[in-house]
Amino acid sequence: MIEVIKTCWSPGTKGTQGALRRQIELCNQLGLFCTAATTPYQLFYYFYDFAAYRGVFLFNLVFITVYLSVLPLNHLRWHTTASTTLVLNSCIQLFVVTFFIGTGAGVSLFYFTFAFVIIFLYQNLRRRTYVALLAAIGLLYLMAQFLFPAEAARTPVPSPWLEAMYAGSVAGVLTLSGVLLHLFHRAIDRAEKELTFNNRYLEDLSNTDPLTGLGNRRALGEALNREWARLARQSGVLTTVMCDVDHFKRFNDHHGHDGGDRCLQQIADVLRGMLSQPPALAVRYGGEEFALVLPGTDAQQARILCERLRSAIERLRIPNRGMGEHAVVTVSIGVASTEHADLRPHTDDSKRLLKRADEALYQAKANGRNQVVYLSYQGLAKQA
Ligand SMILES: Nc1nc2c(ncn2[C@@H]2O[C@H](COP(=O)(O)OP(=O)(O)OP(=O)(O)O)[C@@H](O)[C@H]2O)c(=O)[nH]1
Repeated sequence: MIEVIKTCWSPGTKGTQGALRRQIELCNQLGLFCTAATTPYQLFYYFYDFAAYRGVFLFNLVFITVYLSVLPLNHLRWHTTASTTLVLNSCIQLFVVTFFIGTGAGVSLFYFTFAFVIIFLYQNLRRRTYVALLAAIGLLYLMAQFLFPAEAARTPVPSPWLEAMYAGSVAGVLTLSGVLLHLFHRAIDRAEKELTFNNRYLEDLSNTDPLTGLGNRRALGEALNREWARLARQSGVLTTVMCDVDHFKRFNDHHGHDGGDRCLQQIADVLRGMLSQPPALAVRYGGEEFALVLPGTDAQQARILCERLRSAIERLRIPNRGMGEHAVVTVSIGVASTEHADLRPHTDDSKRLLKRADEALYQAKANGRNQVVYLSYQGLAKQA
């Protein structure tokens, strides 16, 4: 049943999405709503005294036809024409109906509110144009009130029908006000969602290395500070790792910068594959250097993990012809860990832990590359 009702306001929505779809649906719904709202008045004019109300009845027939014409107009994808037709039709109807039956039945207030709601159909108007349109509709309403007071009506409506019509108009105004409120809410909701989405997108962008898709130095800083603060609060262990591609300059010289970029991407894929679970984090530290943050990973586990990492990269067998016919790309890795119990408040910080991993990396390079060297936060170097 609901599906059948929905098809009534579906003309023109096929193939459209999002804001445009909602805009077309609303336009169709308003056309149908105004037709339905005018119908009881038409029944009254017809059955009560057709001879007296023939003028307003016939005009209303034209207005109803025009309201319904928004369905084919939207179907033809003339969406702006459909919206404009609705606004103009309701404004003219406001004037004509008030001319015939006066302001007592409250119809001018109804069409005034209606025109207000329709303005929402124009999504891309400038603020000044919105204000001008609203002011024009307001002025029209005041003019109708002034020109056609109840006592000057051409074909006045007798009591108690006048009161019934007034109640109908008020019900219509309340319904339209509900629609207006709903539209406001939806617009605010949409703006909020867009803002949240854009903020998240910008934050992701500012934390991501564009070449490899890994985190960047900013993401590393944030993760390190967070994990360090956690370690200072509660028992646990934290490991940082620095990983540097060996003889990458020779690789670049021989395979070109683009080849170098592809090599870095392949290495990043290995890191990503091995550290898929947060809070472990792999970032591109800069150039051909990567860094890892491994919360909850102790020295022993870190050494095993880094050895697997080193050997996985070697097993990629990316040729480094700059270093000889059969040479392949390798990495040197420096590891440093610390525990909650070893921290000295006020003197230690996360940067020192990273520096310690860098010292371990330096030793791995000095010892001949393609190896893992571990340094405890305060202790001596050990080879894995
Ligand atoms: N393709 C590419 N190369 C880069 C990028 N960033 C830095 N490099 C290159 O990485 C190379 C780093 O060279 P070095 O710092 O001398 O180190 P290395 O040749 O790897 O020698 P060791 O680290 O001592 O083994 C330089 O040639 C840089 O141009 C990048 O984003 N893409």
